[in-house]
Amino acid sequence: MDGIVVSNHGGRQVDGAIGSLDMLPEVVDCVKGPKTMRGDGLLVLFDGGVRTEVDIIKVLCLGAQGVLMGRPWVYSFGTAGKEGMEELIKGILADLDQSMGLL
Ligand SMILES: Cc1cc2nc3c(=O)[nH]c(=O)nc-3n(C[C@H](O)[C@H](O)[C@H](O)COP(=O)(O)O)c2cc1C
Repeated sequence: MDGIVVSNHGGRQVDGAIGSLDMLPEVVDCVKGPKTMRGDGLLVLFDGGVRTEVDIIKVLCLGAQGVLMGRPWVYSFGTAGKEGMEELIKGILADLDQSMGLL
């Protein structure tokens, strides 16, 4: 196994399920993370409710090496197609760059 995804599948199926973010630090502790993306350790990815660059930063600070997004790109694609998805990614990367600079 190369890695795991900490996910509650978007919280869409079981009301009251534990939030992915609430479990992340414990999972990272259990797998002895964090490791680097290129390292040989277990990669920890995260999803569930990631919407902004600040969400991404929080997830990385809590020990994941990367984030995944579900609904945002579906919404972007549904409203504006390929260009909408490109705008979403460009916007998040620009916001991430700015917020990392501010930090
Ligand atoms: C329309 C839709 C269908 C999904 N289907 C599945 C599925 O079949 N199996 C699964 O494990 N997760 C499924 N997911 C959950 C995603 O894999 C992912 O964990 C979730 O969307 C991430 O949260 P976010 O949408 O808040 O970014 C689905 C999500 C959406 C929006």
